[in-house]
Amino acid sequence: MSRRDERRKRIESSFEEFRRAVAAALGNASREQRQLAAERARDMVEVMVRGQGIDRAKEDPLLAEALANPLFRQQVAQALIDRVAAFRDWSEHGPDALTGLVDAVADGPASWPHERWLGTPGTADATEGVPELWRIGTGTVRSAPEPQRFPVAVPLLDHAHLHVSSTYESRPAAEGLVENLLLRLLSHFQPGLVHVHVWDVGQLTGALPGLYPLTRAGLLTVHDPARLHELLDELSDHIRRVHTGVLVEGHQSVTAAGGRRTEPWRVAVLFGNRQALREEHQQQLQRVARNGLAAGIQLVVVDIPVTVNSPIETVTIAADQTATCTMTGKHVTVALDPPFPRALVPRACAAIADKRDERRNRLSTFADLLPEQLWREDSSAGVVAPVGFLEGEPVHVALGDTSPHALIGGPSGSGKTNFLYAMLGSLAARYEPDELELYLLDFKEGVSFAQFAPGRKDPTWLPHARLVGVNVNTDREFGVALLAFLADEMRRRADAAKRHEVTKLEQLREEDPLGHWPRVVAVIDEFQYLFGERDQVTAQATQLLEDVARRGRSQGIHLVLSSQDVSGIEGFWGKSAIFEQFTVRIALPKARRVLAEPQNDAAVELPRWHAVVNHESGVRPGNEVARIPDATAKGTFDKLQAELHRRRPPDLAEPILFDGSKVPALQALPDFRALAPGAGNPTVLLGQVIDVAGSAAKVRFARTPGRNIAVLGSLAEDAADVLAGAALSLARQHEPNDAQFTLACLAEDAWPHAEKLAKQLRDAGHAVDLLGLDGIRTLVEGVAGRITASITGETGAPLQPHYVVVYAVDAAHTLLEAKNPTTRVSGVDNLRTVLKHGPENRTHVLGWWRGAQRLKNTLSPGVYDDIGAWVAFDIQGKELLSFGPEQVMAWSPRPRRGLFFDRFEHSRPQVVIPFDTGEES
Ligand SMILES: Nc1ncnc2c1ncn2[C@@H]1O[C@H](COP(=O)(O)OP(=O)(O)OP(=O)(O)O)[C@@H](O)[C@H]1O
Repeated sequence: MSRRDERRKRIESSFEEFRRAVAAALGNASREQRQLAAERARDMVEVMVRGQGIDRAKEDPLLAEALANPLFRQQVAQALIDRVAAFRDWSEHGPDALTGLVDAVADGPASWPHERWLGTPGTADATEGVPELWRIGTGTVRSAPEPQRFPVAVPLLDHAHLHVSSTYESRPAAEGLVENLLLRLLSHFQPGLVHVHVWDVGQLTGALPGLYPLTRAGLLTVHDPARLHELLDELSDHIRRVHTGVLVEGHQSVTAAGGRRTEPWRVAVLFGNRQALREEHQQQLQRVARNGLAAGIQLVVVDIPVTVNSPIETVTIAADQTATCTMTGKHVTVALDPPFPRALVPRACAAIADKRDERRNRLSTFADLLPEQLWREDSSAGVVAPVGFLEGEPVHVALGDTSPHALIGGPSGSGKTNFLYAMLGSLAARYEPDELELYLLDFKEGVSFAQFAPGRKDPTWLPHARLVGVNVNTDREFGVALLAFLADEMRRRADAAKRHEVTKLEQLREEDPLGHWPRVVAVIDEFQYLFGERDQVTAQATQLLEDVARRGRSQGIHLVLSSQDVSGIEGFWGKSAIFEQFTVRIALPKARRVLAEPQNDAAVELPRWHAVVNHESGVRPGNEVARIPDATAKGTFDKLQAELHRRRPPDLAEPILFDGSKVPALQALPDFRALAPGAGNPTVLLGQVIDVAGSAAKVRFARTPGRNIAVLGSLAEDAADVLAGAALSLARQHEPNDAQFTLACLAEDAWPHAEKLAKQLRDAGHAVDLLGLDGIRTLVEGVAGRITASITGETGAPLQPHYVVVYAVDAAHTLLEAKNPTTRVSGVDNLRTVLKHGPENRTHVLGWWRGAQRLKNTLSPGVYDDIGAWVAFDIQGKELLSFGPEQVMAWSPRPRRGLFFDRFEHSRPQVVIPFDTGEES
């Protein structure tokens, strides 16, 4: 080997060595680098897997390959273990809990498979509650380790609107979803409770063809694609009507407190094409969405971009037919239920339509007005009850803060009384007497309200009735008394509200839950009588009516006035302050002026036994026509009353009955029964005043001047009844022999009365002197003498109470005018002494004079103070002016009614009815 070769070899080998060394060095570095890279990759994989979830990561095509690499086995395994742990709670309980939940709040057709109900019309009337959720399909949680399935349901009706978005490919699925939901709704409730409106931007017919049989029963309305505004207008009108009519303030929706619907639900389905609606439609839709739920309007909007400011549930259906919804969130995939079988759907709808027609054609009766269970409703916010039916559906009357008072009109025989019976029965069946009190006044000649009070033939009475007034047509004062009572009650409530720092009855009831604050409904039939004359009564009634009508609303006091006489109403059209409060108008056939004429003439064409019920002061859009069932026939109201009477609380008092044709019995009067000896100055009862409590006209016999009583009038009977009532009430306040009674009868026709009274007083244990014309002179001389002796102090002891009852005082005038030859004092002088000084000495005269002038003749000229109280019968008002205030001028006498005035107590006179003092026992 040459040296050159050798050198080359050496060089080469040293290069080799170098290469090896370099290679060795390089190899180390790259191993380290590979290791580092592998670690880094595992970290990154972990971050990615944890970040998007192992389930998604495995489905991700980019990651899937990497995850298969054994290098990452441990990370994948750990992620899977962690996922199972994380989902354990959900996997063990979640799907079952959801299934249970849906079962609980969505029973029946709301969630069951269609085999169990499709084709059978529903029976639910919403009183037992409304399903909160409605099934749309089956859900799975995509990321869960084992894909468990659970039902998915969405809130509808009163809770939320529904918005469905689909793609071109999934639009049929959207339509299937909507149809299924509608069938669930329609089949759950009794036919008629759900009305469907369909609008499809693209087609007049075609959307939801399976539901078409519903059209003939009026349960489905298909709207013209070009006329969306008409549908939206209709819905807006409906919302407005419901708000003014049925939603008495505080009711959250169109359900009465017992849950029964007062309005059907209206489901409006709008199919769009993914393009925005015109601006004005969009705005109108937003308004309907905002206010619709409470008025029973449910929107189902498909493929229309909307933003609404109210609860709305969204279902989004992807092109691959899977869906997500806001109810379950983005992690749940919903497989929508397939559409119900094509053939069954129209058949089911036909069955619903038939059932609906059957209901509609059924002649609804009084019994149909009544709730299934009596006395379940709460009147805090108002009272509402059906009064009749329109095509089988109930039509309601509501009285509350927003519709406070009702006006009913219709000519004679048109059925007003029957309407009142229907309304009162329907109300009384729903609200217990603690929730609703009735004051019932009937000015009609006849006794149509007598039914409500206990009678001889029918001893039952309506437990809600606190007052029943019949035959009051001549006693218009009774109407005033009722209004005054209501005004007082209104003030009492306002005071209580003020104390609790609230303004309305509803709030007062909340603040004072134990208080007795029922709604008060006062009915005045033929109320025009009340305003029939230009007199004091009309003036008072007008003023009180205005007060109650204006301020009663917030205190839960409601007036229902009915009239056959148009003039009775016409007289008030000018008084807008009163009549604008009567927002509820009820017009029976041919009623005039009750509705807002001339625009609203609906009553003209009304068939027999129908009524227009209008909660909007009678303007046309508020009209609801109802057929009113017969509520006065035997077996209707009377039967209900018997049942309510049976259920009445045991301590409930009978209603006060004011019957203008009856004479009040003294012995039965609470004011008389309450009298007893030894209670201070005696009280004299002169008759019954016309008030709500049926109280007595009272005069107190204090020992002060003027405490004598005069009765003025030509008829012995009237006068004798007043004197007898007075004497017997005095007798009741004295022990036997404690007081002295002297009866002087100076007119022939009064003798039977005087003798009867004498006997009654003796029967009560009292000493009675009964004398005639021949004894009068001695009597007055004797009494005057005793009184004078007492005044001058000749007799030490105070005198015993002495009541001198004189029938026809004026008959003795000539006789008494003669003077005593020795003393030169006349009998008239003596009588004047008795009248003047008697009361201070416990001697009181109760006398009957047969005319005002005759009374004046007895008294000292121009000085009438000694008669402090009087009752006048057939004496014209102007003749009484000397004895009372100028209001007496208005008095026009009528049979068996007296005008009573007590100078000490009254600012104005009162009308009294003399008592029947009964037979002598
Ligand atoms: N809805 C109805 N269905 C059947 N019969 C009815 C109905 N409404 C009223 N009637 C009958 O018609 C008659 C007159 O009715 P109602 O007494 O209620 O009328 P009204 O307007 O009060 O008349 P009036 O003022 O003359 O008393 C009664 O015999 C009543 O039974």
